[in-house]
Amino acid sequence: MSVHISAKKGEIAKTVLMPGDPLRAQYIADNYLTDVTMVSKTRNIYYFTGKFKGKEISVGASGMGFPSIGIYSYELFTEYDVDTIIRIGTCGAYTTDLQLFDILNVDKAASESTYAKFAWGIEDEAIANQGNAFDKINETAKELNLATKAVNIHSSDIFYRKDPAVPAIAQKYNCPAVEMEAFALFANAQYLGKNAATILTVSDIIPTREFISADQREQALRTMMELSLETALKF
Ligand SMILES: O=P(O)(O)O[C@H]1O[C@H](CO)[C@@H](O)[C@H]1O
Ligand SMILES: O=c1cc[nH]c(=O)[nH]1
Repeated sequence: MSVHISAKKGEIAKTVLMPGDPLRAQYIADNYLTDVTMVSKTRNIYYFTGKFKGKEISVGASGMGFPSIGIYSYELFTEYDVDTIIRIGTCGAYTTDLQLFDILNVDKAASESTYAKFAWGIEDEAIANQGNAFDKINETAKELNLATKAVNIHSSDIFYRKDPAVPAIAQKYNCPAVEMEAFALFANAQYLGKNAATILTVSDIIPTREFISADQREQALRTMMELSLETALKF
């Protein structure tokens, strides 16, 4: 049991799939895993452990933003001996070069956030995915004949802002899309020497205000869920 996760030691697998939304974690547990146990529901941030094609995998939410994923990923890495976390999230595209439902495998997360600096003394504005999870995602996507794009993304503290221009840091690091957690996940993994990757589905095109509707969303995210589950078999 850690401060924010009530699972007992040994109840969480070495590989954790981590959506932002607890209901997305529940959807994966209900639709893809067998022999499933809910191992934590502290603060309604659900964690489940079960089997996918015979391999033990856990799935649990990060919540939204750096403070939240910072807490969950740190406790999973340090108190539950988790080796690999694959975040599976949604993102907004800054450009019409991306389309709704595109799947991105994140190379680096660039951020204005001071999270990495004040947590671990990491001064970099852009932090790379950690370990071999990124490569395994690319390999798995190829095997599944799935088109994915390897890109840098902007990890932001901000969802709503007054200035519609693409933020300077996103321009500096060629980030075609924005989300809110990968930078802190990669910082924690870098400091602790763990594996971390982020797969994102484009859910909004910011310049045109197109977005995936609530009823399309569940089906739309299935491809990313399946890619992460198949990748998890390789650890
Ligand atoms: O779909 P998730 O994983 O929550 O990710 C994105 O969605 C949330 C904002 O709506 C932020 O957490 C952002 O990073
Ligand atoms: O962080 C996010 C996630 C989805 N869509 C956005 O515009 N921003």
